Order: sequence, then structure tokens, then C-alpha cells
Amino acid sequence: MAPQGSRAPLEFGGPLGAAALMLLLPATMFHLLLVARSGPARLLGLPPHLPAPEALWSPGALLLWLTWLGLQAAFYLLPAHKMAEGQELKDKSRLRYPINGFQALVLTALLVGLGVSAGLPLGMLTEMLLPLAWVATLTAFIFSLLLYLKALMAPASALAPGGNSGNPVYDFFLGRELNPRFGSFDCKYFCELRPGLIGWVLINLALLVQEAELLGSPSLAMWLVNGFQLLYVGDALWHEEAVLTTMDITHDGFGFMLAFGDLAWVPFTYSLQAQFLLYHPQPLELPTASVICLVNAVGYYIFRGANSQKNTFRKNPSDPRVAGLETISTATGKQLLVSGWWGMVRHPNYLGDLIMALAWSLPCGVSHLLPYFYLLYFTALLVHREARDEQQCLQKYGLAWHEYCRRVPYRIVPYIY
Ligand SMILES: NC(=O)C1=CN([C@@H]2O[C@H](COP(=O)(O)OP(=O)(O)OC[C@H]3O[C@@H](n4cnc5c(N)ncnc54)[C@H](OP(=O)(O)O)[C@@H]3O)[C@@H](O)[C@H]2O)C=CC1
Ligand SMILES: CC(C)CCC[C@@H](C)[C@H]1CC=C2C3=C(CC[C@@]21C)[C@@]1(C)CC[C@H](O)C(C)(C)[C@@H]1CC3
Repeated sequence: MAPQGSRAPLEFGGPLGAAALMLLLPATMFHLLLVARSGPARLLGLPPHLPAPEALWSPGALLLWLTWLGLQAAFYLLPAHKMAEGQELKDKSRLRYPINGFQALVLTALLVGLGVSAGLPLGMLTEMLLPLAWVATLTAFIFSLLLYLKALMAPASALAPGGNSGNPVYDFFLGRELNPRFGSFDCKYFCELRPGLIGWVLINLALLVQEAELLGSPSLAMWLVNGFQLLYVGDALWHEEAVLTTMDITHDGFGFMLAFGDLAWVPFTYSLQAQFLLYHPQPLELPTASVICLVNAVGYYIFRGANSQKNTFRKNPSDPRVAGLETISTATGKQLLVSGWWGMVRHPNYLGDLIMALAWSLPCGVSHLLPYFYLLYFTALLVHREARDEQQCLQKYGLAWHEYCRRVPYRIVPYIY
């Protein structure tokens, strides 16, 4: 049984690390937003000038942001074609989740399409990124505070394994409650997949529209970035149920890290390549574009293949698609796959994700480091995440996990790492 509450080992450098991250993450996000629109676009340089306070604060942005959250919450509450059950909780119960994320994406697309055909200036959204990012950050702070207070009244069985150290800064950052809910409305599940992910593709689209207005038509590079990232978001929502077995839902509490990550970091930094392209158009020839498409396709094939194989296996190990794979038995009764994608490396899904991350940056050329920020950040995130997951699996599976590591020695990249 893994140590819980105040006995759980501290992650992210403990309270000091958590405090530093709470300052550094928003600062990095604003740095990226400012540098992307600056002439030199230097990732490691200072932005040319800091924005005046009125460039950060706009009542219009606040209204737009609240409308967006309200709209996505309304889509979440619409009847779902399916209700899925989450993993078993400490008290042996299972929560139920609506599977209607893809429906929310389609409804958003229809609404935006209607708006644009009625004259809505979607491109103007690109002028509001700074104040929108500001209100999203404020929302994340306020929301995390409310979640922290709510968790003070939650029963012990509802608390996350980490995030209950007793240090308020650390617990605020990591999140105390595992699945905070208001009635049947699950805050973490909603934030993980809806406002931020759909917001990201909407911002990308606005950047494409703005580029078309400035240049007469969108560039090939902008099309590729939009297409690849739409595929990624569409895929996440199409396979929404799979998010229920990710570390974020099953292990991490809902605190500042995920609230800020989901609501602010994802839409405003994951759209960095498209932001860069609007201010720094890049020529891209068809043959190079075809090679980049191939890189994205290979990454997607590995990512989807690995994630689907594990989900199918976890749902039903006798499913004919996975029944022939080799496995190791563990003391918990669960099995570990040792052939197929999960016999190649211990995190094949991370490998596919990283290859896609490379494909998203390549359309921006090689003249600047800035569009490669996502690849660099994501490598660090996944290496750290992999180490966290190894710890959790070691605690869960003990000797069987050692045996798996012996049989599958590489973590993410075959023969390298
Ligand atoms: N774009 C982004 O910003 C981010 C994307 N991601 C993506 O999210 C996806 C999910 O990632 P994440 O939640 O970290 O982890 P995984 O989906 O890789 O899940 C890890 C879990 O899978 C199970 N598992 C591990 N090895 C095996 C095996 N051999 N056989 C069967 N089950 C196994 C274990 O859980 P158990 O045994 O309990 O089932 C383990 O804890 C990934 O594709 C990742 O790339 C993640 C973070 C950020
Ligand atoms: C701000 C910090 C640096 C850390 C925040 C991390 C978060 C941004 C990410 C943690 C796990 C995530 C996942 C996705 C998006 C980013 C965050 C929230 C995901 C929804 C992206 C789409 C994928 O298909 C997925 C597998 C559903 C992802 C799940 C994890």
C-alpha cells in the first residue's frame, strides 16, 4: 500500500519547489506570449518591453472568458450518449462520467461557424490573448483556493494520495481532493478536456483567420500546425473515456498545478507555434510539408496504438485484439503487458507524443528556438512524469514491476533512454 497523506514523499521539490513553480509557470507563459509577437522572437532573451497594465486587463476579455467557461459547462451538462465508470476509489466506489466531449467540440465548431458567417471577427481574438491569459491565470488561482477550502470539508477517503502533506503551499499546488465535484459536475474531468483543449484549437483557428486576413490566405505552415493539433484534440475527445485511467485523474489531486495547466497553460502556450507563425511567416515547400506530415503520422500511429492497446487490455484482457499478447501477473491480480507496444519501451505512448511534438514545431522552420519550446518543455514533463509513474508502479506491483523493467529495459526511446 503506497504511503498516503503526510507520509507520502514530497514531489516537485516540496513546498519551495511548488512555490517557485507557481511563480515561474505563469511568468513563463506571459514571456512566451510576449516574445512570440516580438520581432527577434528569442526564447531566451527578454521580451522587448513589458506590457502596460491596461494591456493585461480588459473587462471584455473577462466577459468572453466567463462566457466560454459557461458555454463549455453547459455542453458538459447536456445528455451524454454514454456514462463511463472511473477506476475504483479508496472506498471501493466508482464515479460516473459523461462521455460527450467530442459532442462539445462539434457544438463549439457549429456555434463558431454560425458566428463567423454572421460576421463575428474571429481573428480579433488574437488581439486579446494577453488579457485572456491574465483572466485565465486569475481564475486558476481563485479556483484552486476554493478547491483547497472545499477539501477541508472532504472525508479522508476523498483525498488524493499526495497533496495532503499538511503544508498549505504544497497542498494548494498539488491539490488535496482527488475528484472534487459539485453534485455530478466533476471539476477536474471537466477542466482536463474541455475549456483548455477546445480553447487551444479555437485560438489556433483565430490565428489562422488573422493570418489569412493579413496575407490573403493562410500559409501552408499554419495549415499544418492547425491540422496536427486539431487531430490531437479531436483524438483526445473522441477517446475521452481513456482519460479516466491517466495519472491526473486516478492519482493527482485537483489543485493549482492542474487548474492552471488545464485552463491557462494548455490554451496559451500550446498554441505557441501558431502564434509564432502569425508574426513570423515561414516558407514551406510541399516536399518538406509531406515529410513533416509523415513524422506526425508515425507519432500519431505509435501514440494511438499504445494508448488504445493499454485501454483495451485494462478494460477487458480477453478482448481478441490483446488476448494474444504476452503478460506478467502481479500480486494485485492485474497483469502487465510485455509484448506489443508495451514490450518495446515502458512508455510507448510518450514516444509517439514526443514525435508528434516535433512535427508540430518543424513547420516553423529552424531559424528560431521559440517554436521548439513545446518539444523541450514536453520532454522534461514526460521524463519527470515517467519517473513519477515508475514510483507508483513500483509501489503497486513490487517484484512484478522489477521483472517488467528487466524484460523491457528502455523507458521511452528504444536503445537510448
Ligand atoms: N500533451 C500533454 O501535455 C500531455 C500528454 N500526456 C499523454 O497522456 C497519455 C497518458 O499518460 P499518463 O497518464 O502519464 O500515463 P499512461 O497512460 O502511460 O499510464 C501509465 C499507467 O499505465 C499502466 N501500465 C504501465 N505499464 C503497463 C503495461 N506494461 N501493461 C499494462 N499497463 C501498464 C500503469 O497503470 P495501471 O497498471 O494501474 O493500469 C501505469 O501507471 C500519454 O499518451 C501521454 O503522452 C500526458 C501528459 C501531458
Ligand atoms: C503547468 C504544468 C507544467 C503542468 C501541467 C500539466 C498539464 C498541462 C498536463 C498534465 C496532463 C495533461 C494531459 C493532457 C493535456 C495536458 C495536461 C493537462 C491531455 C488531455 C492532452 C490530450 C491527450 O490525448 C490526453 C492523453 C487526453 C492528455 C491527458 C494528460
